[in-house]
Amino acid sequence: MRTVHTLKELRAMLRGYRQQGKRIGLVPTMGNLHEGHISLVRKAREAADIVVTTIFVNPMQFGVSEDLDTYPRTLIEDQERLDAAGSTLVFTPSIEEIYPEGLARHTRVIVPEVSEGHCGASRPGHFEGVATVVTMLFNMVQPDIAVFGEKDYQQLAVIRKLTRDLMIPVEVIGSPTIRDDDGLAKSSRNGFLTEDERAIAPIVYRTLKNTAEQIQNGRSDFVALEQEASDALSEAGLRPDYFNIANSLTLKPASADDTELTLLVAAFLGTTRLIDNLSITR
Ligand SMILES: Nc1ncnc2c1ncn2[C@@H]1O[C@H](COP(=O)(O)OP(=O)(O)OP(=O)(O)O)[C@@H](O)[C@H]1O
Ligand SMILES: CC(C)(CO)[C@@H](O)C(=O)[O-]
Ligand code: BAL
Repeated sequence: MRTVHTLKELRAMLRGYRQQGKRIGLVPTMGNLHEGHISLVRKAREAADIVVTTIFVNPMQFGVSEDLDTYPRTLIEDQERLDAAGSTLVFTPSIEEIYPEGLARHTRVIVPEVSEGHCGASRPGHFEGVATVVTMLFNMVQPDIAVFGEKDYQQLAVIRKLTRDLMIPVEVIGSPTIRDDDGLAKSSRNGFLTEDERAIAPIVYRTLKNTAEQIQNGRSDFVALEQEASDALSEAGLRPDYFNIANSLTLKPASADDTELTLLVAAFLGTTRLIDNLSITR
């Protein structure tokens, strides 16, 4: 497995693979890799001959008071895990390589509607940053397929829409959320949790499942259900950012006759912001 830092090196490597007729898969990440990321690499391996994993902590998607500076950076361990999982190439550019004229002067990609609400409401500019860097990664790697986790459900919806709207010839593949045995979705930010917080954290997924069960049992008073779920999280010691029941496709608030629903949650545990979601058909 090779690691490259510049677009020039990346393009030189990819040119060779393309000439050999290889199918190229892309797995964008911010590093500090865990089994969730590795599952994306494995999925990409199934659908492509060559897997390019990118590791870039993208400053454009972080708000001013967010954890850009403390975001865990573990390149050596990440390289070992990627090699073992069958990644062919790691692209880990510097900030200057991606934003040579600085963030303020860089062209941005804005994805309307699905970017609004949920994390889009709590993290202004976040999805603009994600959409911009993912569009650039698509242009830099020009993959046949790209794999993203369903754990970041709204992000996946944003990426599907920008790919369609900008007619980018990439097949976007969603991959299921990998969890610890107690249900907590794996996330790089779980490493920030204290032992006590880690013991409480599974309540997030339990609350999603409990709410989903009540919907499956016939409840459609979604606003009340959202409030009850938020209260359950607060009682357990979290600070809910949102608990929303949405139409799975539009991500707008669910109406009583919607059949495909997604429950989305974000909550702070101490200073760590956890997100998760659960989709159901009724
Ligand atoms: N538990 C998981 N299962 C499946 N995919 C995941 C999981 N966690 C992250 N991913 C996916 O991995 C890709 C890279 O995500 P990222 O590097 O932000 O990891 P993360 O663990 O979600 O970190 P963060 O703590 O920043 O949310 C995204 O497509 C994301 O959806
Ligand atoms: C898709 C992504 C790599 C873009 O920076 C990031 O948002 C992430 O890790 O989910
Ligand atoms: N996994 C989403 C990246 C972020 O929180 O910025």
